[in-house]
Amino acid sequence: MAFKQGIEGCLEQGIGAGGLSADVLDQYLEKLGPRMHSLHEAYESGSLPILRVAERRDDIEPMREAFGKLTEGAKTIVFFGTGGSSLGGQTIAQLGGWGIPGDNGDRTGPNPRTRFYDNLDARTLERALANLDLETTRFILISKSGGTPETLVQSMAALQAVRHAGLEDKANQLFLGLTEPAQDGKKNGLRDLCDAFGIPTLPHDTGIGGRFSALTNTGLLAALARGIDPVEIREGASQVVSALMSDKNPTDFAPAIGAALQIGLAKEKGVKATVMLPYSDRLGRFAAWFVQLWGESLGKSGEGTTPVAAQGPVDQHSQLQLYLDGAEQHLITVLRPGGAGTGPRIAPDLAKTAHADYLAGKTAGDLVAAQQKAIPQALIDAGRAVRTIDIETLDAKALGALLMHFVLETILSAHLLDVDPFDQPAVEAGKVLTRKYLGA
Ligand SMILES: O=P(O)(O)OC[C@H]1O[C@H](O)[C@H](O)[C@@H](O)[C@@H]1O
Repeated sequence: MAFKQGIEGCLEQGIGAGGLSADVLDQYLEKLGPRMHSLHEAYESGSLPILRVAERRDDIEPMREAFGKLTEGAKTIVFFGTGGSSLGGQTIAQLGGWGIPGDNGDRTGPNPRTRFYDNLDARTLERALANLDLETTRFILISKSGGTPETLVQSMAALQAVRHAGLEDKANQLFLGLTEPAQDGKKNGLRDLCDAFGIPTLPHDTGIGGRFSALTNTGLLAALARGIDPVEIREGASQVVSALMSDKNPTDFAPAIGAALQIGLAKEKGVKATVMLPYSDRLGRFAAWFVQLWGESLGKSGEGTTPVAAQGPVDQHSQLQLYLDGAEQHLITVLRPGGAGTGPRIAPDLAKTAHADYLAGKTAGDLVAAQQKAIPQALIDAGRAVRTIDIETLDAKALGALLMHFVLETILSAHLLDVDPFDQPAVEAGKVLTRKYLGA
């Protein structure tokens, strides 16, 4: 496995009264037995496509082909889409340096820029469309339902901009859509829009909801945009599915242990928030992706815990005080990619001048690696719940495995809360009112 989960800091023996006793943890794990069994069955029968997505290869070539064609001569690739139609892509793109100032990933030579506009802001959209060179910009429009108004507004505004630039005839070369295939009796605005302009579309898997779709073409197009091999991401995810299928007991399966800890701590110890704290710029959006996955999948029927996206070490300087000394209601998951010995090495004379002798001859990675050890230990010393995930090498495989781990941890947690992880019924209320206020 690409990483190792450490749970000492969640147990009574590690942190005292704030942790779960071994017996209580076992009780929660036992409750997961039937769900593990049903997941095995769902894998065998193919009834839960998310369990089979990692081994799919048939969709890679069509995706590569559509992407290759789209991006010929492109200088900028714009992704429109929101929630699950963006966060998985952002997470994968960030592994390839997107969203990190000065990092172009491992790609060489001139590559198109990548931009994700997942938040609709009138001013941003107006300025972006005014400033983009529309001849060398390509737009990827992603919406599973094809009816999300933010994405429709972005898509229509971009089409209008292209029209005003006299490029309407080329719309089928400048745009690519990704949405559900046409289904009888189901309206899909994005699909109809694409069809009207002859814009090619890739199919969104109908059996995989947006927040679970990072490992489908929805997320993997972003891998192509950043020169990351989508197959490697899936290979990493496959390792977790293989573990699910070979581990008969929840006690041996890391996502089951994670779910038992999360929900056990919530129910028994009042842990109301779960904080994702990766020590890497390349995992910043992973934490944001996790927030949607956890929040929308579990926050229903009065259940769920609040997901928080954090990042190390920067948030040691903003959030850590709360976690170490505030209300005892957080579980901190520290993602540790290591990094000792990497990055700039500090000359001893400068360290001396800066009154930081302890940094003399050390690298930037040495400092961050020491922090990755120190903060979990400080949390343990304070009796606060902390889990560590040690990542051997932060690469496409490891990211694929992390994505699948947390998908399964979430699905298993839903079982412990007795909620359906795959719907988000409450979100509808806001959409209905929005339409009403627009006079619909
Ligand atoms: O992919 P789409 O259909 O455009 O949906 C995008 C997002 O919007 C919705 O409001 C849901 O709450 C999210 O779960 C979903 O990921």
